[in-house]
Amino acid sequence: MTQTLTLRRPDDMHLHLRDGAMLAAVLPESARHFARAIVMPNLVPPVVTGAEAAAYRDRILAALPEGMAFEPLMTLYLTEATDPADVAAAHASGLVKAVKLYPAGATTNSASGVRDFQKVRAVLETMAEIGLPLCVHGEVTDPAVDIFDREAVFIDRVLDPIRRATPGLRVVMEHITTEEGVDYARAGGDDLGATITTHHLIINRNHILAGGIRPHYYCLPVAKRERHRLALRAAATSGQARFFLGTDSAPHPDHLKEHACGCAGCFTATNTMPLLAHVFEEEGALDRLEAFAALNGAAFYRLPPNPGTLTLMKGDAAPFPAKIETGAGPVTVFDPGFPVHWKVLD
Ligand SMILES: NC(=O)N[C@@H](CC(=O)O)C(=O)O
Ligand SMILES: [Zn+2]
Ligand SMILES: [Zn+2]
Repeated sequence: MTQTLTLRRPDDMHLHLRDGAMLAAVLPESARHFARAIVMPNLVPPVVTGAEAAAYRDRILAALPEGMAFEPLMTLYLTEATDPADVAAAHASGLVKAVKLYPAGATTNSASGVRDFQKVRAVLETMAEIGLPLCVHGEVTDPAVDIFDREAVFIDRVLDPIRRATPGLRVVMEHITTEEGVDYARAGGDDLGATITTHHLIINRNHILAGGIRPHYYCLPVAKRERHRLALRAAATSGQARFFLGTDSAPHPDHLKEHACGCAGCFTATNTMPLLAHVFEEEGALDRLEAFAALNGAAFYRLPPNPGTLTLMKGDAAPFPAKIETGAGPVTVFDPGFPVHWKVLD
């Protein structure tokens, strides 16, 4: 039996497009299904200034294949030296939609991130005044804190104090992975949003470690216990405006994932929409997929929903490529470990 589902064209509110050969290879994978994406600034070196964001945006648009439409929503990488006036100008011109906070050392390419939060107070105050959202990688970097607790501890030690000290600051808790994250987001007001990835709706920590170590399931924040995955599923499928899709699709070439010290990141741009249809169907919430993937994120960023639509069809198992080729080496596409019967119609 076939079934179809049509929704507004979705947006990916947390995406790593990288640069150069990798950008050229992964951009079409997102542009095929998504109209817009919040593009992460953790390049090497990072995208810190408005001028750097403008140049990166031009490189993205230059890499877009003929005939494809895609709008990159640019972000700035917050450093202790970020100039509030530059941030305000980049926002006023319409170029920049968010500023990204990486605690120094928390994740891939975060060495230039923030160590001393006092040093970014002036930027945060400017952002609160102008309504520019702060996207937060919410993990503490204290080596004494267990990696599975780093998100929950970050909420108590860092996020909540920042929000209390900066009334009006709009915050997106990026890629939440815990029940504590879900609860904190739910309790916040309209100034608080939270992105949820595709893979955290599908895997728990056993998928990474049971029966052999699976580097392609390793990402940050690391997947947690099953009860956390279930809390994320409940949040994503709730339809609540607070929760929206940010795939965190984060390509790394296979030789750096399958490595003695493998990189963090799951590449999900290629098959996110079929996987989400599968998950939402399992949860009896197919009618809420549009809110999660196409409406709630746009509303948080004060953007109109996309005019176009995307249609998914359920039928025979629809395989997707195991890898995509890139000029930087092959990149493995996230494997959910079950057959997927949904596909996106062209
Ligand atoms: N999520 C990841 O595991 N990796 C991201 C960085 C990030 O979003 O933390 C990357 O850039 O590779
Ligand atoms: Zn992150
Ligand atoms: Zn990310």
